[in-house]
Amino acid sequence: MESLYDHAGGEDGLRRFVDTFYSSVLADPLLQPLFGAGRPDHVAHLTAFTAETFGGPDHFSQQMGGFQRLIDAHRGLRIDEEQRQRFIELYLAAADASGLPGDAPFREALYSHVDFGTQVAMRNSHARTDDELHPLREVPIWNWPDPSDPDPRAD
Ligand code: HEM
Repeated sequence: MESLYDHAGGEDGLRRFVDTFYSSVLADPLLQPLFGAGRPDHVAHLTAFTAETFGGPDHFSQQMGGFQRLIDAHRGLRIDEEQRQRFIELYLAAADASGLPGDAPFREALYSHVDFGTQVAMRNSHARTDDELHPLREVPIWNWPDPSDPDPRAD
């Protein structure tokens, strides 16, 4: 079966999407204070993370510091639920604006991915000790929706 990565247009499709998303984040009054002026490597890192989670190359884990770097990036940010919801809203709007496929199975996978990911990031952003971190320690591989398996993560 085609991977979510290929369905999204591979590296080019995902980079276009993340570029659109990051511009909207940096222009958003609720999220911009967390991101400051922005970082030049954010688009490359978020593109690589998304590619890997959607079944593409594993450059994020192999060359960009992997999941530990993601934990470190969010720690101490103290993300609140309103900011989490705004992140999801801008993510889905960027999917429309950048022309990611609009079919229902793909959009369901995209939504479950960003809903789960923002919960992990929010929890890690409040962790005072390592014990309070979300237990996830590696990039999760996301599946197409399967009505017989409510967990979209690969086994
Ligand atoms: C809950 C909402 C979230 C907020 C407010 C948030 C905020 C941030 C901030 C402020 C940074 C560091 C600054 C920067 O790189 O520009 C960052 C880094 C990052 N975030 Fe998030 N984040 C959220 C959720 C997510 C999710 C769901 C993902 C993945 C699906 C993600 C992936 C990343 C990546 C890949 C980096 C770059 C780490 C690196 O430099 O290698 N974030 N995030």
